[in-house]
Amino acid sequence: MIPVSEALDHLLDLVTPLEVEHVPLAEAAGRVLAEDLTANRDQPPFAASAMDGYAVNKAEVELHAMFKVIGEAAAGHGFPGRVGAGQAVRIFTGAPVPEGASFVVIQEDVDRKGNLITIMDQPGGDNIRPAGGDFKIGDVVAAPKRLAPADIALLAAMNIATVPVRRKPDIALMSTGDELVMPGETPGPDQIIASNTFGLKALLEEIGASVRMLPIARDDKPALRAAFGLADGADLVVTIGGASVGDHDLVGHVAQELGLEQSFYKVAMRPGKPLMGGRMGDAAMIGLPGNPVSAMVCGHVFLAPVVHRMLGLPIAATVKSAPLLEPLSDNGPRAHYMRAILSPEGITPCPNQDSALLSVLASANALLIRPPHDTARDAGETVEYMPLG
Ligand SMILES: Nc1nc2c(c(=O)[nH]1)N[C@H]1C(S)=C(S)[C@@H](COP(=O)(O)OP(=O)(O)OC[C@H]3O[C@@H](n4cnc5c(N)ncnc54)[C@H](O)[C@@H]3O)O[C@H]1N2
Ligand code: MOO
Repeated sequence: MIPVSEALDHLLDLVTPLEVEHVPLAEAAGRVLAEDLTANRDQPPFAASAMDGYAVNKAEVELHAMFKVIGEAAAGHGFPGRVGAGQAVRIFTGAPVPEGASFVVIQEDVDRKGNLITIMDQPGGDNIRPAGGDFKIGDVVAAPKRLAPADIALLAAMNIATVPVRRKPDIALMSTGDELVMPGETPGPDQIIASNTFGLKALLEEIGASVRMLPIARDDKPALRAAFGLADGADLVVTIGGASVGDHDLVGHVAQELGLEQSFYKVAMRPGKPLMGGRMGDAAMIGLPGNPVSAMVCGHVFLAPVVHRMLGLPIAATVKSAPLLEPLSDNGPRAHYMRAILSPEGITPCPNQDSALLSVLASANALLIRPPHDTARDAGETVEYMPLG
């Protein structure tokens, strides 16, 4: 058994950032920006009115001042002339502020009679957005960055129609086991429903991978060989189950027959001990334990950083700390990733830590991390955790 950090290093060594592809802006949300993008225009490109009102010279603005309205400036249609002394231009939000004007009096502060306006209330600010006030030529959106909706809007405003992003990692997910059927099918008396593939697909897609769910492989060598064949072309093949030491745990054997260069097998963690990793031809291979919570915890602890590496993102340390709300007895030789509830007051481990209990995992919002051989802890002591979701 190797420590978690060593296993993670091995897994990260199996992958590199994927190549860059160019996608239309409308398809770039959630993708990872691969190259810095630079604005080649100012926004706004001209001083623009922030309100509907009248554009005048700031020096002339005072209570009861009167102006003659000489024209109109609307968004998309500026006023071509110049605003002189005692003159105003009717202006609307988003319109270019005409030459000679340096202040927009909002229409609520004005009384208009024909072409004459009088300022009736003391105006506040100038209501002008300066040219380049949002961004200027040369401003950079720095890579790497997962593009959020606001980033997409910013890139659109910068007139960037095509975006360089990392290719999505192609991940083949394979559940193994005679006991498994797909959700919606009718299980036999000794069967259960495959859940891990669905949970892991959701987890991986949420962080930017493209996931292929392979058909469930039965617990025999021909079925497993056939399933590995279907994973052809994937960047990463993830198997679930069949990883332990039982007579029907054949994943490692078959993978090795097919050329797996195993970098490690078994990690000092709970749940997740029978984890394996290696390289199969051009693909990375990660064998997850079958217990549903083990597979999901390994998804958070190992698969997510591997996907981040393929997307060129920093491998962020998501470990935080919080006060413990209940005492804990000493820990064994494996790091324990305990399902836990984080609240504003602190963190409480869930009472039942059996690695088969998806209902407990679904009720948890954090994994409380206990190092190997951690001594007993009192309530109030600070412990580390990984947030979930
Ligand atoms: N003698 C020993 N037995 C076990 C050990 C050990 O060290 N010595 N390790 C235990 C630990 S820890 C784990 S974790 C499990 C992992 O076993 P496998 O990876 O071989 O998983 P399976 O035996 O195939 O399945 C375990 C469990 O999970 C269910 N399962 C499997 N795949 C799915 C799926 N896709 N969706 C839902 N549920 C799934 C399966 O039905 C079993 O109940 O081994 C311990 N044993
Ligand atoms: O490591 Mo197993 O994953 O403890 O249940």
